[in-house]
Amino acid sequence: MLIYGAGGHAKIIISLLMDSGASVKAIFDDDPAKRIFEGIAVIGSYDPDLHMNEALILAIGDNASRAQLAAKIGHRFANVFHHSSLINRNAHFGSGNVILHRAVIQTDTIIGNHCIINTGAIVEHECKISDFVHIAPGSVLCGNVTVGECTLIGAGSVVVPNVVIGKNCLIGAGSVVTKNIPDGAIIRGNPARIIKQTHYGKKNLALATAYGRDGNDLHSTGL
Ligand SMILES: CC(=O)SCCNC(=O)CCNC(=O)[C@H](O)C(C)(C)COP(=O)(O)OP(=O)(O)OC[C@H]1O[C@@H](n2cnc3c(N)ncnc32)[C@H](O)[C@@H]1OP(=O)(O)O
Repeated sequence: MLIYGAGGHAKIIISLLMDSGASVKAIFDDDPAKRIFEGIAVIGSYDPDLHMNEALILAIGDNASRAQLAAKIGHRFANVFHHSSLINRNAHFGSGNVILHRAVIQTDTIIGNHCIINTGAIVEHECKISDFVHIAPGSVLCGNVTVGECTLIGAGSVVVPNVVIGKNCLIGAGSVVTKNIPDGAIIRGNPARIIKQTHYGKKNLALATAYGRDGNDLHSTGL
């Protein structure tokens, strides 16, 4: 397995892989100062010709960064599941997803590509989770919830049944989401209210990677 990223999220994925007996051949990271990470060689920026037969996982917590990088990767992507996760046999996955400790994914749920279903998160029946979504630790998505591309469901949040959350949204930690949420909204609270409406929801996914630029500082909002 190849890992892209050498931060906190990568640490969790590497320990998961090692605990399950998988070997990590190399780590890519764009920071030239990183040489060794978790005892494994960091070999610099992405090289499509290296270990071409290995699968790669984008081990980066930031959704927009994963979206930006995914388009540049030539390796095939793997799904990574912790052995304690409970995955219904009728759940469906794309590739590049990371399902962490004690996460639960229920029947007829569809998970796209490069999503993170973090520690102890519950995704109930018939949910539809688009690409590059992060369901943070301890969150609960009730039945038939839809989550759009690149949205973060903050830690410990609850989304009630049948709600549709747009793309590029940021759901604050501990939110209780009771109504549909438009693209690009930042919300928090119980019941959750919009605290900021960004313009990113109106742009395509590539432009969504501009998070953090032109004065719209999503990186400083607790991510
Ligand atoms: C493994 C992992 O770690 S996965 C991590 C996943 N990440 C998360 O779950 C974090 C999600 N992000 C958040 O919850 C953020 O706090 C946000 C986006 C809701 C708000 O960020 P900011 O706009 O930067 O808020 P800021 O920190 O400036 O706080 C502004 C006010 O909102 C309050 N506030 C911040 N976050 C929340 C929240 N989730 N719910 C309720 N109130 C909040 C602050 O206490 C502060 O209140 P005050 O004005 O009375 O002092």
